[in-house]
Amino acid sequence: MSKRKLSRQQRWRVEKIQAQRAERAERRTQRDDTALEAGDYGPERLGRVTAHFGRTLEVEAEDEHGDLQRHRCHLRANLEGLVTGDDVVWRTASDGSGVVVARQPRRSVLERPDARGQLKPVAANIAQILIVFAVEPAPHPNLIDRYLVAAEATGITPVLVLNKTDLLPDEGGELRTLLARYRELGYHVVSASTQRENGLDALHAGLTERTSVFVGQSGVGKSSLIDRLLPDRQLRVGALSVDSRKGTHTTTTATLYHLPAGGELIDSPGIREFGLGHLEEHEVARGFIEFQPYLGLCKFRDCHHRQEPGCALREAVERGDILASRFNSYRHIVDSLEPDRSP
Ligand SMILES: Nc1nc2c(ncn2[C@@H]2O[C@H](COP(=O)(O)OP(=O)(O)OP(=O)(O)O)[C@@H](O)[C@H]2O)c(=O)[nH]1
Ligand SMILES: [Zn+2]
Repeated sequence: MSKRKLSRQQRWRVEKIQAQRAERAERRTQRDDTALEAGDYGPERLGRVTAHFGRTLEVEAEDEHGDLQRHRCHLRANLEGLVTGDDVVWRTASDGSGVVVARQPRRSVLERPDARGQLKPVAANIAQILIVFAVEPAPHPNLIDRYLVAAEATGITPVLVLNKTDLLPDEGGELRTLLARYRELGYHVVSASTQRENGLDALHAGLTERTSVFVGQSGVGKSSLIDRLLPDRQLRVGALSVDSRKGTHTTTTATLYHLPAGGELIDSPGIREFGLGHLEEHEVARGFIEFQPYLGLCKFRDCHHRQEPGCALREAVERGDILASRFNSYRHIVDSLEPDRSP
């Protein structure tokens, strides 16, 4: 069935509501700016964005006792594009609310294409991307490489997490060989099981003192891992899903959580799907880290590493310096790229 057209009356009401909303936001901003100029706000403080709802942010900062408190904050008119994880400068009003006045430089940013294909930041200041895969559903080697390429393109350190090791046959088989290969390339590989008593110890140890995100294919156990790592989160998830029924988009925005043993986790459905978006051909080659020393050494500057004579990459494969399986995986990913549609 085609989408029902709004009557003129309904359209007028929608426009009126939108106009009123914009006006309220504008008035709020003006009030904030006037108050700032009049000095009605407290001194500048440092904080970190822990959640984001439209033009309202949740900002976390230490109080005078060194305890972390979260504050609802508005944005100054000239500040756009703040995301969860951003370090900000903000000021409090006497009612405990606040206004964010500046953003600190970012150490890293995770971006995703929006509906129109424009890259938009979704989270900032992340130290590591945990790529989760599992004994079941078994990972396709190309899939792990694809995630690694996407992670390398962000400059954020990827870590491979093999979950459901309780299902691993004693000898380990192909999966152990696969993991050994990634370790040799220099990647950090951690095993986990949400079904075992001490199944998350190694993972826990790698999460303290930094901010992480979990990504990975459906069914590998990301929710189960996060639920085990954050026992208190269940309540929050319930609260958020009530909001989502009312039509707000709270569940899709990234939220920052503190892990009981230290370290932070930023999570949202959008972040979990990271790595499955668009990649550029040059990003793919750079994302295979062992290829990097050879890039730029091919006879032809625009070498696509296919049939060209004097291809440094293919020569490295022939010498055995690059694994044929990784080179084939690279080929496979490049061949699957969407053609560039830009004019
Ligand atoms: N045997 C075993 N099963 C697990 C483990 N962790 C999770 N599972 C099971 O795997 C299934 C999928 O787990 P989820 O946590 O929903 O996976 P997910 O990655 O969040 O999946 P999406 O929400 O679809 O992205 C569930 O039936 C879990 O009970 C594990 O360590 N061992
Ligand atoms: Zn080449």
